[in-house]
Amino acid sequence: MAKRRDSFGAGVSEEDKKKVNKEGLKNALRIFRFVAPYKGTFIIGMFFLIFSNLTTMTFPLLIGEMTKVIEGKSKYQINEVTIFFFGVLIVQAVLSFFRIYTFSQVSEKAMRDVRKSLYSKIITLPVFFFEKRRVGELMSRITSDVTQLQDVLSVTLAEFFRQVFTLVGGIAFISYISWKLTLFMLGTFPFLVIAAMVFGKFIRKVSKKAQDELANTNVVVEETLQSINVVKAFTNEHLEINRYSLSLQKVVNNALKAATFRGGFVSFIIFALFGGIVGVVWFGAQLVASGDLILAELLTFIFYTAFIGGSVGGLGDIYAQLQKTIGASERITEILDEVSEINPDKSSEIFTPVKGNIIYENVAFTYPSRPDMQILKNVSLEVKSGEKIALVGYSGAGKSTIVQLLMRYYELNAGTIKIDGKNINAYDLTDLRKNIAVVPQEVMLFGGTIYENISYGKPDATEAEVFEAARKANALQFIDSFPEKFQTLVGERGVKLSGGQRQRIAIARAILKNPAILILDEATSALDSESEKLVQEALDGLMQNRTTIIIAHRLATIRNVDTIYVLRDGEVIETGSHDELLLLDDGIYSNLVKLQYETTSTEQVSVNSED
Ligand SMILES: Nc1ncnc2c1ncn2[C@@H]1O[C@H](COP(=O)(O)OP(=O)(O)OP(=O)(O)O)[C@@H](O)[C@H]1O
Repeated sequence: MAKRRDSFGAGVSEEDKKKVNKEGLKNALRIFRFVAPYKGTFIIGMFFLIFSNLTTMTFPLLIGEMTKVIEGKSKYQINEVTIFFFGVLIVQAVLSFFRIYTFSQVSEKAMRDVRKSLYSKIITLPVFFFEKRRVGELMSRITSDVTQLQDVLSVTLAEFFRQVFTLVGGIAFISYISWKLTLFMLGTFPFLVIAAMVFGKFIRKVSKKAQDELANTNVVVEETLQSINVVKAFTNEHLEINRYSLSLQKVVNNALKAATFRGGFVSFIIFALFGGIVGVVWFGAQLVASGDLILAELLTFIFYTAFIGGSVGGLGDIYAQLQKTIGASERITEILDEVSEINPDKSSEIFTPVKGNIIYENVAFTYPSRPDMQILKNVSLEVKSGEKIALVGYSGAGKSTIVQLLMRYYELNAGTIKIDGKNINAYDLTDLRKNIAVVPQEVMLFGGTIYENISYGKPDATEAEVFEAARKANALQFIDSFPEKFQTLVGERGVKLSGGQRQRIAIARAILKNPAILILDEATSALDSESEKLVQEALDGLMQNRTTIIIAHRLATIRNVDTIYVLRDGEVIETGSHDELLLLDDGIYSNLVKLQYETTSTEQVSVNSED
């Protein structure tokens, strides 16, 4: 797995190629199971393909027949042959149309299924998977890798059969016309094939490098566009333009190098191919002179030879396509083989609400991506149903990790977490997560309307429920101030909401979800006091009668919680209510409180800034 990630964007290593050869075909064939439901259409397409190839193969024969007519050696009239020729053309045109249409039907539908399976798989994989992969990489699996497969189904496969058909059929025909000339013609072949293979391999290597360079330029664009505000704040536009130009220049250099070889190769092939044909004509002319062959046969022979030459060239391309396809299908099946944390095909409708008694017993945890660093050590804590606790501590102490474990984003190394006395691992994962709502630090809004964003908390909510949730979250006021109200578009292409407004949307989502357990990750950045008041009021409403875990950054907001757990380096070092903890001499909590109030008496400062 890690190996694949290392090789991403860094070109196909020799080791990868070996793998492609050994298991690749098997993998590529596995992808064909997506074609299985459409095999009827596929077989019909194959018929169209075979018959349209057959009609193409008659062209040289018909040209030969026309020449015979001209030479006076045919039993047909020129008009008869011409009409027949047109007939064949019409049949060919109709067959080609249906071939393309049926193959497209199969490939479009099969690729829709591949994409759907991939997306369903990706979205149901555990959080850990996403730490190993970059979003861009997953995007390219679902877009370009699938497109590569689609090309194979819609074009390459048809081409492959056409070329093989032309090659085999063509050689059979010309051997029938004149075996002597055929042997002469085939004599030039090995030379051409070896040259094409050697050149081809080299060209692929150089082109691959050009492609990798292009991928690097995309990284520059992606990075700068994502952090456009930083670029502008540092007025580094010119620096970035230069960086991009440099990167582009490398692409050009590599592409031109590849083009030199490609150009050389094409000139060589043209020379060799036409040289071969001239040779065939020369030898054929002697056969005609000696009476072994008639002119019409020579013409047919030459046409077939050109067909055969074209198909040999085409097969080289197809081989390169096949290699790419094997790579793409390997990367796709690799993801499809991962184990989902929930069944993507089953949307669980059964929901068992919990009461919300939470107990952590001696929990120890290390992130799988950083096995050498223990994040939580022996953490024990308890929240009774309906109670509120706060986790306090410097940045990096492990507060967020504690709640992520409750959601079962990761497996514990030791200890247990129980809800209502039952180990969280014993719950159905969907059921467990349905019982928990999170109001995150940074609220992420999806592109869409405010209404859609709120109803994300309960997709089947009625309009009245959504409005009521917005009202309880103190969000109605600002929503009503927009001309389009609930239908206002937000997210990347819509209205940009302020931090406080986004938080209220998140609160409304949680209100709609209405779970027994609430996780509140306080925003680190302080809101203005008006916004703060509205958000706090909404939160107070939301917290009522729910087991709440607050990841606290501003201590003023947690005075009234039942228990405060102070964490340092993944350990709970102080436990108690606000008043109890203040009494501790030289306690961390009391120091933090002092620090916050010393820093400013009016402003609230994030604990996190004190790392
Ligand atoms: N996905 C992850 N993979 C590896 N290490 C992680 C991951 N998430 C967090 N960590 C590390 O775990 C430690 C605890 O992080 P955590 O986010 O739980 O701290 P926190 O107390 O919530 O901090 P903050 O208040 O800044 O959010 C940190 O050292 C952090 O670097």
